[in-house]
Amino acid sequence: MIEVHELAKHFRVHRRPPGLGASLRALFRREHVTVRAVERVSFTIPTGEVVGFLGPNGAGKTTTLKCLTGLLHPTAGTVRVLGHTPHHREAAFLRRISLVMGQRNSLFWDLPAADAFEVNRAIYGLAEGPYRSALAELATLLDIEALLDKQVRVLSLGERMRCELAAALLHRPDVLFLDEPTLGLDVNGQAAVRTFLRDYNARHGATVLLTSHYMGDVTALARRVLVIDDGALRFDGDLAALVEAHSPHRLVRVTLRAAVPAETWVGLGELSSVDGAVVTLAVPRAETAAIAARLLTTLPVEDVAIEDPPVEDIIRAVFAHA
Ligand SMILES: Nc1ncnc2c1ncn2[C@@H]1O[C@H](COP(=O)(O)OP(=O)(O)OP(=O)(O)O)[C@@H](O)[C@H]1O
Repeated sequence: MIEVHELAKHFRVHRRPPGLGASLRALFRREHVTVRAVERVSFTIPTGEVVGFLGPNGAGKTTTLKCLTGLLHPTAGTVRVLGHTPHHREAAFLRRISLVMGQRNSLFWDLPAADAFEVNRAIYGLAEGPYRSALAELATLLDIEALLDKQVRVLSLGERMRCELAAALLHRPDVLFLDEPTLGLDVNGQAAVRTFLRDYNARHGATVLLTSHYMGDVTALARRVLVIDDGALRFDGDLAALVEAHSPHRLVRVTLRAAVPAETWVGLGELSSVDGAVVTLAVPRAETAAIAARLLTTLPVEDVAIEDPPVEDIIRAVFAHA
């Protein structure tokens, strides 16, 4: 159970004016500004629910996750996770949560993954039996058996991310915070992480709060989303309702084998981008299949992919309508 009430986090930062003279003067008279990263955010997540946490860059997602895991002390408001106050950082709390940040590396680079896991085992004081069974389960689910003896630094990004997830879950946390867990992964890597997270949630009933820029992650895993912008919570509810209401289009990305005249695209949707042989059309949601079929039968098409617009675009549409 996660309970957040009127959470605020402000940062006081030193303002550096442009120009050498102004910078020198600022050495003696420091000016500060307050960054309101999170402002009066409230929500509750019941045990076992998977919730997507969306918002544009700088919206306050990571700051919120840091407050929920106790890495930051809230400026105001209250946060309770599993009945604990996160910033007290009690051992009993830390043993039951995990924070995975896609852009951070928590494993020791020079160690083989198996040894890096042993470090986590020591940190969490896991007994041999539960550790072995958690490792065996995670190694199978994440398909990392063959990687365990390899040095972390030689792993590919996707392989390393799967090892990071294993390391973060060896102590079987009840609450999992994921900040961009599929960042930079290719399509297969993203799919592997999503499938794993879904299985893990189904097996252990873990509560999951997940941020991602890939709409696919969020649609695959979460029914409910929280949308934050400029530090404030703008939406808390059903993802499908949010997408339907604010993203009437899907993107059809066509890779051509040969050039086609520009007028080909007239009536097929809105031309969103042309990058060499790759053309992206924004088409009405309900007509996606029909238009993709028409493209395949009438044009020299090598490949067609259908996607939802990036989360950022949907979020922007949400705020354009607000
Ligand atoms: N330690 C800090 N000191 C000063 N300002 C900070 C600090 N951490 C975050 N901020 C500011 O707070 C705001 C929210 O940042 P945060 O990292 O939470 O956003 P985010 O939603 O996670 O963005 P992104 O999707 O780009 O990771 C930003 O304006 C950021 O510059």
